[in-house]
Amino acid sequence: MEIRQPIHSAHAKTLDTTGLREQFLVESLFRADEAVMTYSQIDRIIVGGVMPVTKPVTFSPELGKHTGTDFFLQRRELGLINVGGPATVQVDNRNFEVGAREALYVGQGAKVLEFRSTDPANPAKLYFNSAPAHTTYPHKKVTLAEASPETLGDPKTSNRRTIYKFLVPDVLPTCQLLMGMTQLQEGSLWNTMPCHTHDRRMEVYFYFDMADNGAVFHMLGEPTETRHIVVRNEQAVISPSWSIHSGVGTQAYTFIWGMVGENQVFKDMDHVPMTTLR
Ligand SMILES: O=C(O)C(=O)C[C@H](O)C(=O)CO
Ligand SMILES: [Zn+2]
Repeated sequence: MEIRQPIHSAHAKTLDTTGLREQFLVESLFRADEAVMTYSQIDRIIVGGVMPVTKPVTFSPELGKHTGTDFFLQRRELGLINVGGPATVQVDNRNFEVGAREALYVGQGAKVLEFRSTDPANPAKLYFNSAPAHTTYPHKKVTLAEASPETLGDPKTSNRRTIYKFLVPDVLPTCQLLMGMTQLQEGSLWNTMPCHTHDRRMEVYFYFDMADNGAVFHMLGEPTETRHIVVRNEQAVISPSWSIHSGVGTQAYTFIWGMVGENQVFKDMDHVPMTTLR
């Protein structure tokens, strides 16, 4: 498991391209038959991907050495969204069928976690976020139809997009984790512009649905000290609470956002006036 330390905004603004990428970009999330994880000490979120191809992938009890617990989810909750082919996810003695663009919430305390692809030729890609948890809420699959959708933006400003809120209080209870997926309409390129920060929550963006030669220029930094990172298909960016998180692509794309921190109020954002940005 790769560890990322927290970062102060004053340090971040001194970084060059390599430094920004080392601090904020998660370059690789899917490797065949493996669980790949990055542990950010910002609110202790774990960002990962599981891609079972030739055999099931299991979260072994040894993962607990990274969290100082007997097993991985002893004091954590986990949410995943499938961006690949259909999967079966075993959680203790239950099996959940998780299709493309469906989510699964796994509550604190689940000991057995095993992931299988239905078709090795079309493997599942299970992108997940996990956060410290204080109590157990029921495991639950959430379909796209159950996610609470909101369409925002305008083709005139190239930011028409639909936000599917999978793991939010209107859909199910979680301790702190919020997750959803934002899909840009064809011809729209901008996400989250006008932009915002939320000092009370950190966020992770995972970009996908992109051509191999496509790119998203992800904007980060304090509103008056913006920087960018060039993000490729199926890469993620860690966004500290003090940072904006916005992007513009070379074509339409989709991204998954996950948030943890002080509250679960999606609209709790500090909106940044366009004229403030530097
Ligand atoms: O398209 C958007 O706007 C978003 O998806 C915004 C994110 O969900 C977000 O930043 C929530 O705080
Ligand atoms: Zn945000």
